[in-house]
Amino acid sequence: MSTGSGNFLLVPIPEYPGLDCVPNKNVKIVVLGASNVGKTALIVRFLTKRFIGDYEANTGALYSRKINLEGEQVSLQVQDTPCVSLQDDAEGLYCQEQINRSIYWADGYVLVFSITDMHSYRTIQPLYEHVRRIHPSGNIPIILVGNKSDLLRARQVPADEGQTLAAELGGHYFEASARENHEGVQAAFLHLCQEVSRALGGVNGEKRRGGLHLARPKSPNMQELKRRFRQVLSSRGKSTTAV
Ligand SMILES: Nc1nc2c(ncn2[C@@H]2O[C@H](COP(=O)(O)OP(=O)(O)OP(=O)(O)O)[C@@H](O)[C@H]2O)c(=O)[nH]1
Repeated sequence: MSTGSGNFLLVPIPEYPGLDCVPNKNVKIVVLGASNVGKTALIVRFLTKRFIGDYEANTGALYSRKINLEGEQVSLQVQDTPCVSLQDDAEGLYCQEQINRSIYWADGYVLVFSITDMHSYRTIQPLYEHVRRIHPSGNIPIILVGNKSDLLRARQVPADEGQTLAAELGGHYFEASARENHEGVQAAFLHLCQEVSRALGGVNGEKRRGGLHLARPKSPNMQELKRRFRQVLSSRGKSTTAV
């Protein structure tokens, strides 16, 4: 097994060079799931439109891109992770510390199982609960991806089970094939990016409202108070003159 983020031997995905210059929004997503479900394949498909049969078992590469979302340029970071697995009692998860850090860091979550592997599907609920423990409050943008949809004959997880689980977790369900279809993978990732982007604030969202370029509007109430004060003073002056 190789180490570090340079472990991705077959499809090097260069970092986007000018990323530091992208000002307003930074969308951070992490891809999580059991072993061999196609986490790396999905990321590579999304970022390069390519599928390459075999990948180094990864220890957590981080990829950066600039993408256009609803007409707005945002910087996207995608964190690949080592696999998680169920504990013997099937209640908890074996989850490396590195994965916990990624969960803490991210704003959006791609939970992946393989439709040909019921065991990988069963890790999803405990995995989601694990994410919830790390982010106990607020909305968690997630999507659930049933990968390997090209292997229909080997299907172990019916599509409606995926849909039901996604609804329970408050996310959308996508069936995808990293091997055969770029569009499905792209639709799934972009959906999540949009969810995260909205959660971070739209084009006129938090970061821009707080930006340096906007002049702080004067309070209309203060203006009104000053105007009335001047009015009162001048009318007093007039009445004094009249007397
Ligand atoms: N048929 C088919 N095979 C796929 C698909 N996606 C990935 N694979 C294959 O499944 C295997 C595992 O893919 P990876 O992307 O390494 O899976 P992973 O979840 O990152 O695996 P770990 O590194 O063990 O966590 C590889 O042999 C891939 O070629 C798919 O959509 N269809």
